[in-house]
Amino acid sequence: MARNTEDWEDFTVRARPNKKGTRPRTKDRPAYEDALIGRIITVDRGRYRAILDEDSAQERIVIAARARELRRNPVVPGDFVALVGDTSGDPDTLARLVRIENRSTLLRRSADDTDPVERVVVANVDQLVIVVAAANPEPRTGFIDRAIVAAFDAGISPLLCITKADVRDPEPFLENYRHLDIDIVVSRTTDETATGIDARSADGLSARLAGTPVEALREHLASKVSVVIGHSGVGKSTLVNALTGAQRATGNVNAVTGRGRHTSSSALALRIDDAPAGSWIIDTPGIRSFGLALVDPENILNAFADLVPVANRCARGCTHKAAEPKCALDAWVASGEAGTVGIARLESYRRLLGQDEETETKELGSI
Ligand SMILES: Nc1nc2c(ncn2[C@@H]2O[C@H](COP(=O)(O)OP(=O)(O)OP(=O)(O)O)[C@@H](O)[C@H]2O)c(=O)[nH]1
Ligand SMILES: [Zn+2]
Repeated sequence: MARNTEDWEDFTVRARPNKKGTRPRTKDRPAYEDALIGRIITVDRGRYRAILDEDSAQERIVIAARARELRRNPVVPGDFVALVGDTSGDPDTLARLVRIENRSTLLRRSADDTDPVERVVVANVDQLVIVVAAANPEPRTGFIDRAIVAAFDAGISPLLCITKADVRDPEPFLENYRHLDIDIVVSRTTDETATGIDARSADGLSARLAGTPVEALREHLASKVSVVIGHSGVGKSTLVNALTGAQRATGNVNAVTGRGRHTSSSALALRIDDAPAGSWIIDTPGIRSFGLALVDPENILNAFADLVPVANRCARGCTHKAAEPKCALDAWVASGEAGTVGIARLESYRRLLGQDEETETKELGSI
């Protein structure tokens, strides 16, 4: 029997997201054929800012409210969403966000290692930029390792960025990561007379960053969507400003919030200056670490790529924890093959496995 239009309307209103996925089946949403697809750049108190017709003359920012049928599905920066209603972007207009498009990646975290509640951080990012300072604040392998695990689990490439190399030589610390297949950028300030990039940090203090590392970073970010995380004070906003400052200064749509400083706790996507279309960086205030309650233990090991070949020598079912009597990782250390770096890497790995909870708590407590 053919449905009449009224039935369709009714069916659409009652449509519930498919349990198997966040996206309703195609036949449940014929009413949204005219929807426009936009990229979410920030979320603030139930209002979603999306960029529409990106990189065209019609490019505009649209503010949207979520439709009820999205239920509690989180919408995050980086998401592509379907918008209906008033999508003009004119002042005081509000579009309706009716659908989240399929995501290529989803970066999630739990608040801590035992909390199974998932928090979605960002969607569709290609790269996770982990920012730590060489000193002030002290760099911590725990933070980096957790971030690498979270990235690995989400299918996102990690990139390590060490700042403040002018304060302390980061190479001894970087020993832990130099042998891995992970890109590393070392940033520093330069003196007043040298060529550098003036980048005012959020606290108003100005750091003149050496140009070469910033340019190297810009190249790593080209044509990708990256998300940047780091503790307070590491120089994250100084770097982000160096990469996106011109866009803000020229009043381009990247100055989306209309605020001098991005004070909300929500992540914010910014377009990178002097980079190809589609190069975005998502700044994440407030994300200081990643609980790993949602991560498969197998993926914790996989994120320690240097330990995988050794762990492959273990008997089937070995958990690789310190209590395992015959873990090949212990033999590797005992034989001297691991070296000091190997010992540190095994300790880092086992900390994340939850072996040494007291140390882990101390470490988390001090960040
Ligand atoms: N010596 C030195 N100082 C730097 C460098 N990068 C940033 N700073 C300074 O470090 C301080 C903190 O930088 P921010 O960019 O505000 O740090 P943040 O990580 O964004 O910190 P929050 O805003 O608290 O999240 C500022 O005074 C910067 O000028 C660097 O490479 N070397
Ligand atoms: Zn083992």
